[in-house]
Amino acid sequence: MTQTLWQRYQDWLYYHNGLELYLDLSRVSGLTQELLQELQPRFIRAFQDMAALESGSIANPDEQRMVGHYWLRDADLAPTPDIQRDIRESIDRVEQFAQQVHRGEIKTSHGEKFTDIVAIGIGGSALGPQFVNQAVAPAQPPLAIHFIDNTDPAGIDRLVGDLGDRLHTSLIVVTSKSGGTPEPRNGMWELQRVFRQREWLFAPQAVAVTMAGSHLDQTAQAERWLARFPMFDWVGGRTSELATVGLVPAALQGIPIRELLRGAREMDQVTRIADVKQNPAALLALAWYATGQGQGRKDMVILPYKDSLSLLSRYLQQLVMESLGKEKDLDGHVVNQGIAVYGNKGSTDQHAYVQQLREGLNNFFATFIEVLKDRKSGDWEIEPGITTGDYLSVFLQGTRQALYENGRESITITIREVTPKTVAALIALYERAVGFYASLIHINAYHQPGVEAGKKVAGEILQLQRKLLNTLREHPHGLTLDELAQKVQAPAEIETIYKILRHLEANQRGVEFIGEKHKLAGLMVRPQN
Ligand SMILES: O=P(O)(O)OC[C@H]1O[C@](O)(CO)[C@@H](O)[C@@H]1O
Repeated sequence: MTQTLWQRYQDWLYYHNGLELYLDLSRVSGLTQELLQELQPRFIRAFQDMAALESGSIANPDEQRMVGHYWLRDADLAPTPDIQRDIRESIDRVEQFAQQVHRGEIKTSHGEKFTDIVAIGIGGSALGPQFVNQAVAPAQPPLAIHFIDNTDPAGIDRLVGDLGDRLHTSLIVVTSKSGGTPEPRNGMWELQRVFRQREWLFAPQAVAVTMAGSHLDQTAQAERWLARFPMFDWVGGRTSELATVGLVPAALQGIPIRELLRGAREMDQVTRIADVKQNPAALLALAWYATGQGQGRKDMVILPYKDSLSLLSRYLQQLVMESLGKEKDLDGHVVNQGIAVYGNKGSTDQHAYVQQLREGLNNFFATFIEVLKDRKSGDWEIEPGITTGDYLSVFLQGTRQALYENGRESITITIREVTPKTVAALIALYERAVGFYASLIHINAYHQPGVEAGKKVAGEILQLQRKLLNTLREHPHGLTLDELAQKVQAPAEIETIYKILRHLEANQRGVEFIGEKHKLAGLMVRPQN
């Protein structure tokens, strides 16, 4: 290593003493003192925006909402006494509920202790809990967690099959901020059906985590579910890991939730400092800006060298891409912003796609996540002077160096150990970095208008499917695709119609093709007998 690189390492290394966290930006070549100078006015603005957000301004103008996830870990900062009280009460209630479940004071309606959790949710209502579960759940948790994070019947059947009778001692935690998202609702209906078939009671085992008054909340109230926990309007789904969304499953698994909150709070304190060099989140945002020239030209490849952190990239995918992937800036100009995120874990990925990273398209920057502590105890040398963990450590160093030598940029975040505190600090670091970066590029990080478009089309296709099934029933001898499209008054939708029918036919759902399936021109369809 040359002397200048060593100097650059020292110049661009941030260290957080309490959290024992290092942020090394030395291998981001585009990162210079000049760039920092140039962006200084934008950073001043970003710090002001963040201060305004934290004091309760409408930081999400498109949805006219406050953005308050930072208050969750320091209730004193919340803008009104009511909000402060709501936060404290929600945390106390989560903790008490989990303790009562663990002690067996809250039991199933048939008098048994709860053994498992089936957590139903999607997006922000799943990714944080999944990441934290994998990172820091105890080896023998008081309750083991399982997830339904999709509307895939085969996935649900598999889980139900695997659980067997343990489903009868599972808490079913349905999490949906809006309380109206179809995927978790379907998961809930699927499980309710299983309970009905087995003549078990669902409500005494069910827990809702949702906004007060939502459809889910009303259902839970009407059906007298075991418990309801509030999600606050001012917490976005992708920043809800330290809200009830993440705290309920964490506490039930025996993860110390106060430690999670403490880790996030400690990180929040330093990411409030209005000086880029003293603020790790501002530094991270600056590095992202430097790699992609503020236009997201480079993808973010997340490479944690620790199995327990392998879901970090999936978690960050939503946090970064749903926040930054925006068509328009805050003034309504088309900007098509975003940063693509992917990754799994090192050194595993070295045997998958690192080849392309080193030699192929130079359209990314890597983020190495390094954990200094190799294992809890019982280390041994596989070769004289060398452990398995040494291999992991040098593979990280080797890949970082090999990438740099070939003009590929990287960031390295180092923590001492994977603990509830450091994991929450990482979450808080990225939450804030996303907020700063959004200010730098002048976009709203807190809405997701693009997600709605696909949902709307899906709803229209379901409508069309209902129409098709009704129309087909009236034509037992069959129709061509064209005729059917005419009958449902959707000739322009013929491809969609064909795909609906193909799916129904594959599942023996009352539809039969006449003719050769691949010859679409003459293909006829009729109701199945
Ligand atoms: O918790 P909810 O309201 O079910 O939403 C789940 C996810 O759906 C989205 O609204 C859009 O995909 C995410 O932002 C959110 O995390």
